[in-house]
Amino acid sequence: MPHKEETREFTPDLYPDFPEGFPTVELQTISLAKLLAGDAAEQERVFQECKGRGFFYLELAGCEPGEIIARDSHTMARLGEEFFKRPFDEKMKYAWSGNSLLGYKHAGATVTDKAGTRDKGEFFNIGKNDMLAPVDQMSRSWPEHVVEARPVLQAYMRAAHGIGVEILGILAKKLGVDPQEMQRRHRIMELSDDHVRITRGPPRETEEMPEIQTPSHTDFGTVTLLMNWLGGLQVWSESSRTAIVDSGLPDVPGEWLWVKPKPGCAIINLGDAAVKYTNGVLCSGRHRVIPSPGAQGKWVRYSVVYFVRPENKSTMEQLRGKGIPEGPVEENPLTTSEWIAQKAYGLGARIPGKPIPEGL
Ligand SMILES: O=C(O)CCC(=O)C(=O)O
Ligand SMILES: [Fe+2]
Repeated sequence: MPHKEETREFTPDLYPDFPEGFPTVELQTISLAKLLAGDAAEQERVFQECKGRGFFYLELAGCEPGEIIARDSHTMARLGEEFFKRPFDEKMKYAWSGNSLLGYKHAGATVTDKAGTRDKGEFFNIGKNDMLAPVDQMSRSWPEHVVEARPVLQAYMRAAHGIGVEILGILAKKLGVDPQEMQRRHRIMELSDDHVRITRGPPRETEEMPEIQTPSHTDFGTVTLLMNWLGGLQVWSESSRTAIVDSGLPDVPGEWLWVKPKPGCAIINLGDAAVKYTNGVLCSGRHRVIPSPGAQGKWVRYSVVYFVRPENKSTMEQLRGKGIPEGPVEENPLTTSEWIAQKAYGLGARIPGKPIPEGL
């Protein structure tokens, strides 16, 4: 009997190129293999990009962690696909609850503007500590296919976390900060909000209307490693450097620029914790996701994100080093969990039914 063809949504071999004629951002391409080999010029480029826009391409070939990310990001997307195709009620058994970001976020869970327009993106967030813990010590239940995939998830999380910590170590050295201090805030086995997020966004509905899949935001954590295969990600042309609780909308004039996916590369961006740690020396770029323009927009869009976040119990006070302006000594610095809860509360204005503050 012929094998029944499975219908697949994640089909990167079939995607057309990103179309010409749209405003795109020029990001630098930095080689992970060179960074791991201690190449001083490449390390300097990382530093410059992180002080600048806070976004760059990371070329993955030629080293083991890079090759794990390049290869297994496809497996991650498939884990998401396998989940997203289930009936809504089934998916909602794994819905976000309480303060935890882990599990399923349905499309339309947030509002994207004052008129109350809902977002179009679905997320499935798989927690690092649950995947690294013994199977009987996970904090919540996970679909069977996710539990079965624990070995590949573990390898992916270790590779992505390791890349993030490598980048943070380079930045610490450049800033005259004790690299051990940066590492102490990011030990892999300690509890943190690190997770693999698989996102799914439906095709573009109209040519002119940008349906928002993920509204404008900056990431909360320290480093984000993103794999995507279709356009859709946009960065705000100007970035502010305030790690404040904000409404989630651009606070400096500018325009949205497309980020073209680059084969063989991850996209690295810094999050607000990196800004807070460095008193604004490093930059966390504002971004959002809408369907790609042109022919790419006809496809369902998947992305695979790994968020490196500080350990829950570590405190968020600024790091001290010759490259960081001295801020006031914080008497009772917030823990990461408290700080993230505060930021999430700011974005809580996006939850349907909650009043949207002025300015949003
Ligand atoms: O899907 C993408 O390209 C980016 C997703 C993102 O920014 C996020 O989940 O924080
Ligand atoms: Fe993001």
